[in-house]
Amino acid sequence: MDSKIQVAVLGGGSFGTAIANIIAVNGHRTFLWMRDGQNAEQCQSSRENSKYLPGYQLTQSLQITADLAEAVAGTDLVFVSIPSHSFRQVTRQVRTLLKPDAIVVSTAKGIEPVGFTLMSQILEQELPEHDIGVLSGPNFAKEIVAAQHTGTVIASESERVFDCVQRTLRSETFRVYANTDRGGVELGGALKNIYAIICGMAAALGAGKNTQAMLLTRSLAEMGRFAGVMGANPMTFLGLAGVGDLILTCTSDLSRNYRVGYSLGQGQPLDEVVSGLGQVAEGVNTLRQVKQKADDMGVYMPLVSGLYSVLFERRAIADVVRELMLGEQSYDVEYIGQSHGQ
Ligand SMILES: NC(=O)C1=CN([C@@H]2O[C@H](COP(=O)(O)OP(=O)(O)OC[C@H]3O[C@@H](n4cnc5c(N)ncnc54)[C@H](OP(=O)(O)O)[C@@H]3O)[C@@H](O)[C@H]2O)C=CC1
Ligand SMILES: O=C(CO)COP(=O)(O)O
Repeated sequence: MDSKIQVAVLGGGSFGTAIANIIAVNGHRTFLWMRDGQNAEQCQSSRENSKYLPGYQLTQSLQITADLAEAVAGTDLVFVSIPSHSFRQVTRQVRTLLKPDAIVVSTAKGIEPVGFTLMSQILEQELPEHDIGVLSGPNFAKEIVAAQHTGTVIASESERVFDCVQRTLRSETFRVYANTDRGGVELGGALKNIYAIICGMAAALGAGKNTQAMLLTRSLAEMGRFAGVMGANPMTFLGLAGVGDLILTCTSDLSRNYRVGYSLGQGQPLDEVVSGLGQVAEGVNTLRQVKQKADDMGVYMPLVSGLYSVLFERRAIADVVRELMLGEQSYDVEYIGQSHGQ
């Protein structure tokens, strides 16, 4: 029953490295592909990804390569762990290299600007013949490689994908839940980055626990409202890929998006903060796309609008906060609403 398969992880950043390492530890033949040949050689010989996960020992059996064909040839399961800005380009590169029955899973938490395209929609477009899925949840790479107990979600329409991903990733420290609401799970991972920026900003400005609790709860309301209009199941936001990931990234400076917000709250300019990070913080671009989409669809998203006006319209944070606090007072849980809640 415990048959070993061949797995490739595309993207040698922090998450790709972490996920590849647990799969290799689980005994599957695992390739980690990174585009930079020198980096790949250095990681392969030193057993450490010193650029993205310094100080963490990678398991001996993990094979690290810059040769894409070598990484994916004969592979049963491929994780695409490339930031959203380059996700399509890399997916296209593997199209002719994959086995016809290979399963392909996105781990990226962003949105392509053109047509508001989710990463799994890119997989559908570029690899239409393959079964696909999305992996998302409260999953800091650094804690995964440190063997902290972690839960995640595999979202797909396919039982075959659930079965394969759950069997491959499951370990004493890593647990994988299934969800059929692919769009909801994927939107959860992308949207929470926006609110992590807001929460980081609030922390830098000295926000207390009352403020933090209100921000988290209203963020969840906004995410669920937006995703519901997009066709997702709002109940998905009660799961690990929704409220789980929101809590994680909105309360920890291990989150790059939270750190972006913190630096902005301290008064640093956006371009300096982003260029100084050295890693991807998807929330800045996601904010642009979600603001546009929410405006187009007429979805009320005061936190998104407020952050957008601070980041891109140079409005003062204090003015935006005052406006948010004095804005129209509405219902706590909108699914209960006026008629059912009293
Ligand atoms: N880190 C985390 O805890 C988690 C991250 N994620 C998500 O996973 C995705 C990847 O994030 P993460 O690993 O953290 O990102 P990092 O910033 O740590 O690394 C990005 C990686 O992508 C590579 N890359 C960028 N562009 C290209 C390209 N055109 N071709 C090939 N490789 C490319 C980079 O290579 P190079 O070094 O050569 O530039 C680098 O290896 C993001 O969407 C993120 O939101 C999801 C869960 C947790
Ligand atoms: O998505 C993440 C953890 O689940 C990582 O968040 P950041 O990209 O903000 O670091």
